[in-house]
Amino acid sequence: MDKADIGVTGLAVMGRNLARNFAHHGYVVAVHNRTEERTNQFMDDYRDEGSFLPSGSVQDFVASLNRPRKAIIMVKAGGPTDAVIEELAAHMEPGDMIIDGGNANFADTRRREAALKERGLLFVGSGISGGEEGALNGPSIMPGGDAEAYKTLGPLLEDISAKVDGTPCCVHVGPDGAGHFVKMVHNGIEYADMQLIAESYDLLRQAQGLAPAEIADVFREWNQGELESYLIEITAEVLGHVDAETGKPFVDVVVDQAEQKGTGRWTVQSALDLGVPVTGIAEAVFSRALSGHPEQRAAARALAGPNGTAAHANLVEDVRRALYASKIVAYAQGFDQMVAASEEYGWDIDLGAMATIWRGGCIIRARFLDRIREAYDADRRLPTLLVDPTFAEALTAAQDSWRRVVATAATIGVPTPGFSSALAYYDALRRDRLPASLVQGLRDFFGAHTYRRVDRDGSFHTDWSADRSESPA
Ligand SMILES: NC(=O)C1=CN([C@@H]2O[C@H](COP(=O)(O)OP(=O)(O)OC[C@H]3O[C@@H](n4cnc5c(N)ncnc54)[C@H](OP(=O)(O)O)[C@@H]3O)[C@@H](O)[C@H]2O)C=CC1
Ligand SMILES: O=C(CO)[C@H](O)[C@H](O)COP(=O)(O)O
Repeated sequence: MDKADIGVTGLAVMGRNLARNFAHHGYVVAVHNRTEERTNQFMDDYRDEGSFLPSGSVQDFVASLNRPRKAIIMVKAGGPTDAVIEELAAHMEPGDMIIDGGNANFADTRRREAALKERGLLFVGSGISGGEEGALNGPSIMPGGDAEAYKTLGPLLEDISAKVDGTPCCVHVGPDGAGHFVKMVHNGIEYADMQLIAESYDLLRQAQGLAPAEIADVFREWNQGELESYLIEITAEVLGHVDAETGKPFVDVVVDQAEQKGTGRWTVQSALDLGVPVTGIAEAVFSRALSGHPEQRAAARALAGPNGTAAHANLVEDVRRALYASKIVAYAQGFDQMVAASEEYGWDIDLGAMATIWRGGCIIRARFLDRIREAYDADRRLPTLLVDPTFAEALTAAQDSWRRVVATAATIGVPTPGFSSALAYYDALRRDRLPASLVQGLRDFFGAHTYRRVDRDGSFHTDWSADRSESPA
């Protein structure tokens, strides 16, 4: 048989489905896994689906690839990825390509890209989203790295990616770590979106007294309108599911402690460094963290506060509108973070293109992303998505509902950090004057940190401990 067009090493959930996807598109695919049994199992299960070249060693795997070699790594992020890169690089030649499709930290990707460049190898850090089903039938792909590498690699990735209106959900994002950065923000938004969905469910159950199956129907209906998205669709599925063993709603037999692998946390860490307020993502990360402290929660259970239901007319429609408004805020913040990183690292990320490639294949795919794409098509330098006329109108329409939902939740003691922080962000952003002026005054008082004045240029300090005279700093 000919040599392979592309190779995949790491044949767990993502890698094996990606390899099959390439094969389904007519490519000859080299496959390898650290533990050879997994490669053998892969061949037993899928050999009839296409042309695969299995290898038991990294050396044979590399040797089975056509030049310039293209090897995709789909293994655990961190140390394992470094180990596999080192093994591959040892057998590769200048011009060959290593593609990391795992959820790597973008800082690692920048380091790896620079190191491999010195050895004449091209390194592509690529976000791949869509889980098991997406990897097999068409994921959203976010490749970064050298534009030259994309010329050779891009057509293959575009071929296997999801398509929306005939457009591939794959585009070259930018140099070095840009692809993994964008995937990280995608996951951060995924966290925020799921948190808002979870708060909506909680309110409908606690405040309105609806059963999970009834809430599933509400989500099914919501999925027909502006909230239409994969996450809303699968929320209806999960809420409607009944545990076969107990006959109880599935959500009632699952331990209420949300886990995380790290991409949401990385998003917030990066946002802190960049100075971008991604409050929706941060609240989602912290809500998962809070849920994971059962002893603290048990100790606090007897604390005072209402745990009641609410007489709230049209709560279901109010929650739908609050969810949409809060979702707009969460996405606006995520896009702001991409703008800041693009400037900081010189990536020149095309925001409209990011919205385009997230329309299909990935976990946050949604009708809504078409509107984001249109917003950036209309104005590439939009200061915030919130001021795009379509979104500004949606936020106006949601106003009263959004405020009623947050007020009701606070009154009856249902925590809605996502809804509340989104509304607070919205109100802060539109304020003429913020109390930050007082913060500046306090900083100058205790630490002579200086402040700027509204009426003239320069920095100033007031001599707080003496005659309170002001002098230029
Ligand atoms: N699962 C998902 O839905 C998604 C996952 N991702 C990312 O894709 C990547 C793959 O994910 P997934 O398929 O879930 O697999 P896992 O993250 O569970 O990783 C398992 C794979 O990593 C290999 N591996 C682990 N340690 C090493 C090592 N030191 N050297 C060589 N290989 C090693 C395993 O080999 P062995 O069989 O020998 O143990 C196995 O092939 C991850 O980075 C993940 O974050 C991205 C999007 C979605
Ligand atoms: O990358 C993904 C989808 O795009 C994964 O599903 C994501 O890593 C899940 O993250 P976590 O386990 O932290 O919730």
